[in-house]
Amino acid sequence: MNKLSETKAFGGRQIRFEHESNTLNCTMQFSVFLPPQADTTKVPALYWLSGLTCTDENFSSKAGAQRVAAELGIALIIPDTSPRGDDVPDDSDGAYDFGLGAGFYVNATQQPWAKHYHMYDYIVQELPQLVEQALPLNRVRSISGHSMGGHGALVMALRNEGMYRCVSAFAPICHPTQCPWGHKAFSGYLGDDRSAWQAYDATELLLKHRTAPPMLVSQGEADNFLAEQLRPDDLAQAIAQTGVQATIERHDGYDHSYYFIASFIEQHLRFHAKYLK
Ligand SMILES: N[C@@H](CCC(=O)N[C@@H](CSC=O)C(=O)NCC(=O)O)C(=O)O
Repeated sequence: MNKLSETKAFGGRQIRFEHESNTLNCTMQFSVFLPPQADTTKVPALYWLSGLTCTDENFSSKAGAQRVAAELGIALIIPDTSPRGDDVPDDSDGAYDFGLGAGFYVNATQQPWAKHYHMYDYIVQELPQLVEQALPLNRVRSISGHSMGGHGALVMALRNEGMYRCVSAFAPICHPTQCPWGHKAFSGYLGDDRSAWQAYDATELLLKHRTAPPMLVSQGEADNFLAEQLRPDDLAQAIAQTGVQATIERHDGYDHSYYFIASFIEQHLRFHAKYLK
């Protein structure tokens, strides 16, 4: 992998890399924050999955996570949200909720998406292998994300027991098989057989597996996507039915933006730090 840029921040290093992805069949960029502790020892990593329309740079520049990550000695691994490049197909209408910037963290099985859109394998396999070989990381991991990325984080944690010490999410798409964003993405990437969709639905996975790593979900009450797309009550019901260790916090007045993430990222990082020790 090649380093594209490096900037000092809070005693640590904010770095952007580029690499050839065998999983996605394209060149990918991602960002990493290494806390100051990484200069002398291997550190744990929180993987952050961003939402629709984002690249790795939205979270790096808008969430304000670096100060507390530096204090806690946690590396931040921040991938892009879809494969990229001239060869990678996009939504034919250029819609923001499918195609480029909207990989939905699935392994596409339908054409023309299946050649590149394998974000699930990229996040669970290729990226950790790459960064853990090249960077001072101790292979202790957790995962978090926002909206589409919150859905991705919950799915990765629920499907890969033992891989992540804990999971958190901001305004995640909790029940994608039951909302318009999920219908569009899953029918496009996975086809019309709805049984294939279940493997990428946090609410359905929790009801099936009935186990989860420690989980924290934060949701703004003034989020314009709340009722139609996000459906946190469905996840809350599954949590109540299964009795897993999980908290869903509702915050009055907060919307879907990065101002919400910036307001609560410190709380999430401190939650992760408890389990990354
Ligand atoms: N119409 C909007 C919708 C895109 C949007 O709100 N994206 C969110 C994530 S939504 C769920 O995955 C986001 O994080 N945007 C980037 C940001 O920096 O705020 C639009 O096209 O902008």
